[in-house]
Amino acid sequence: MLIAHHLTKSFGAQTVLRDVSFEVHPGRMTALLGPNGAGKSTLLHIVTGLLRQDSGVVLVETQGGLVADFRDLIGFCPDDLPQAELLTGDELLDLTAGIRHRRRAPEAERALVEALHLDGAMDRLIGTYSHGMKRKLQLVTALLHSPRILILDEPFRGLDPESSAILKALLAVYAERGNAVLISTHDLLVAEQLCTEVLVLRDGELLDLSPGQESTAVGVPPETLEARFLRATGIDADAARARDRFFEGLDLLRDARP
Ligand SMILES: Nc1ncnc2c1ncn2[C@@H]1O[C@H](COP(=O)(O)OP(=O)(O)OP(=O)(O)O)[C@@H](O)[C@H]1O
Repeated sequence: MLIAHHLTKSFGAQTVLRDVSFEVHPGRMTALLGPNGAGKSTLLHIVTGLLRQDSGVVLVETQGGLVADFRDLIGFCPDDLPQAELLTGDELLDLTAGIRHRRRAPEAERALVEALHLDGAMDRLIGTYSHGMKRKLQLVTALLHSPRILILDEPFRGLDPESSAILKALLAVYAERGNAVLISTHDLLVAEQLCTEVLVLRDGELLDLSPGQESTAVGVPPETLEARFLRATGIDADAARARDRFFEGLDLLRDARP
């Protein structure tokens, strides 16, 4: 289990995370939702050790107890794709194994590469890959050290429906095998279908997404995740204000017509 405890982070005068605490459990998929700029990537970078928090701790609970150095236990797919455009896919796997001080595992690599339909592309330069192929290669490199916790920042962005379906199925299998999976996404349907836990960040704070009072009434269908998300984040009110302002702008333009 991954435990984030009272995390805060500021960039200069801007506070990006305010006292954020949560847990990510083995065998479950957790979605991290939130509007643009809410702090999702910052939070994932802190949790994966790429960025240092101002205060708070991140710990991983193992059978041997709580550990603070858990780099080997985490696999991370950041939002930005591999920049090693002048390496082949195979060379990137080589580099990743070297960084992790691991031997290559050709059989396992072949199985993953085939599952993601990347076979045939591994001796090509990454710079010639499509967006989806880069995403898939990123997933292979994140899995090579068999992490117990897999963290992905917007993994479905830019994937075609087939690739999304494959990735969803693979992530579900990974969680079912007792690993913890945490994904940030803007896709509420993905979060609802795929994840049993949902975290929502807004302005650096985790919001309470518990169902509304009405959804517990007998005979009333439960509130959708989208409805709860819009209510908790206040986005429905923001959208109504934006729409009114938009109409106002259109009316002013119409009145200004010669
Ligand atoms: N290195 C940085 N220096 C200064 N400000 C930063 C830095 N990284 C992020 N920020 C700011 O922190 C805030 C949160 O950014 P972050 O990328 O974590 O949001 P996000 O929820 O992932 O957004 P999106 O959904 O648009 O990807 C933003 O206002 C962003 O401008």
